[in-house]
Amino acid sequence: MLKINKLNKSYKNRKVLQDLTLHIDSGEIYGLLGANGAGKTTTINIICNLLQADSGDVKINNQPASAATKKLIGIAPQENLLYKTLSCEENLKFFADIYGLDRETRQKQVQKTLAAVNLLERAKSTVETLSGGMRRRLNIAVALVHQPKLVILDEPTTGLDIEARYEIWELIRQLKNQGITILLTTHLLDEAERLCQRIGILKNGQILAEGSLAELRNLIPAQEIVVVQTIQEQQAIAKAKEHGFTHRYYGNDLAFWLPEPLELKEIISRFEGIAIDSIARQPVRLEHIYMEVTKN
Ligand SMILES: Nc1ncnc2c1ncn2[C@@H]1O[C@H](COP(=O)(O)OP(=O)(O)OP(=O)(O)O)[C@@H](O)[C@H]1O
Repeated sequence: MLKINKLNKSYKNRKVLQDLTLHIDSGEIYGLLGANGAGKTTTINIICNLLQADSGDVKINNQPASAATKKLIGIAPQENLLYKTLSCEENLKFFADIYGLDRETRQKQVQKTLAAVNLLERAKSTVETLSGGMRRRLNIAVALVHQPKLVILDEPTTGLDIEARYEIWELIRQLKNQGITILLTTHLLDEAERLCQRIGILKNGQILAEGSLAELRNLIPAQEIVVVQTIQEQQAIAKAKEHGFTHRYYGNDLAFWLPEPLELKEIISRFEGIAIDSIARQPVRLEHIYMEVTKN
């Protein structure tokens, strides 16, 4: 559905995208992860033909990105595009017009899209009277109203409370079930873990790692992560090293990678002689992989 090959982009002398290559299959949710400034928005703008790359190419449904492919794409940008004094329905009509939908299709699509984002009951409410979560759902509706094949959701849940987030996640799953291909950018690793079939980790305009969560897990030779609280951190690290446990700090948490599955009592026995306050076991998560891949 989307093929990006060796994309390069610089602003003045600053390279923002470096040979960026990524492919998204039809019907999948692809998560593009990256810190602020990694190049996510630049990539999106090139896909949407709003910005020209210096070199490389982008194909959507086998067609080079151009004015003609714009209709295949729906974008919900980070900042809501909505007109506050217009109602939900009026906002959608406005964007449906921009996409050139005829009157009959527009009417049908506005109602269908409002239903899809669960805002049918608020069709006549102005945007300024909606909650943050509702506004974000309407912003996604704008991306859907012209029935695109590829939907780009740029940080769709940033700043929302957990219930509003759950609603958006459910909406994204429904879109996938309808066969829509989704490119999702996010800083939220748990969001990517929950929703995405494949994930690309972007840093300085390059994809450093890509794959399903299971494939990405293979990048760390750990079966499990163990977070240890102790006042004898250096002694614990030395002791763990004797047993082949690699250590890492995740924030202030001292953690060890277990190279093989172990019973709790076996883990405890590896730290014999160290004053341990607590041991918490965790599966290997995207957070651990992300930190490893982006650390240099
Ligand atoms: N018009 C511009 N002129 C100069 N530099 C720019 C321009 N747009 C973006 N940049 C720079 O390009 C780099 C990538 O920016 P981009 O917005 O693509 O990152 P991002 O991954 O989307 O970040 P964020 O998560 O903060 O939105 C940043 O260093 C940014 O400062």
